[in-house]
Amino acid sequence: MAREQLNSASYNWNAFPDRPHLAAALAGRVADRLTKAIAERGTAVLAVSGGTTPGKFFAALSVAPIAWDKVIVTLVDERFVPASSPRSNAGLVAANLLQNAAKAARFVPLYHEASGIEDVAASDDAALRSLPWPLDVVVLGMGPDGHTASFFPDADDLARLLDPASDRIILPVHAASAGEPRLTLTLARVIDAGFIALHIEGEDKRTAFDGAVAPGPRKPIRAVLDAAPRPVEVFWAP
Ligand SMILES: O=C(O)[C@H](O)[C@@H](O)[C@H](O)[C@H](O)COP(=O)(O)O
Repeated sequence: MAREQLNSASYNWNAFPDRPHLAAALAGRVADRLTKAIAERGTAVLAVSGGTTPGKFFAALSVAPIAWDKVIVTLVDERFVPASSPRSNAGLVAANLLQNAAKAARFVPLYHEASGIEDVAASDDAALRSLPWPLDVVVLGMGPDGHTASFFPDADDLARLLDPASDRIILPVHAASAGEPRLTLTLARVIDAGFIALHIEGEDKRTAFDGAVAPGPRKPIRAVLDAAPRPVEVFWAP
């Protein structure tokens, strides 16, 4: 049930007693949406976030009995590091999601060896245009500062990242709080998705989310909630 109606958009708060229950429920919802997309257009595109939260969800989704050979998996964002780096989201997805049944999926990474992140962002932007848009499923995380994807509050060009009218798919991100430079989907491509989930765990993240949706300075996650044309499904467990 909707916990609160926000501006023109809303979110649905789905609270679970523990993280394994959340992982199973989120994996089930995502698998259902992917199966629906495959039935409608013969393929499904899933974009996932990295970080420390999604491990259990990835493991639960990896065994879902769906037509994984018709699923394209890509990333909401990526640290500008090779897949061999412990910081790599591509490495995290390879080790935790693209296993078991999900091994049959096609993976589209964002990081590539190149002279600079701007060149990689431009080549990703061109390459990803060949995917079937809009995305079917996007799974977001959120930091304690209210960032999501790589929309960091201190990003050099945050307004460009958050422009709901942007025609860009991928942009580079430079933000002191991000650690290394990032590559990210733009907000415009995130909110186009057929199903948007926000996966957060722990009391700190719940407090951060409540703070982000309360009146006051707008945090990046609030920009997504406000711009999304359909409710964002928030999945939370203590
Ligand atoms: O590359 C990343 O780190 C993510 O895409 C990022 O947006 C993440 O979802 C949040 O920072 C939460 O990260 P944790 O799950 O580690 O708290």
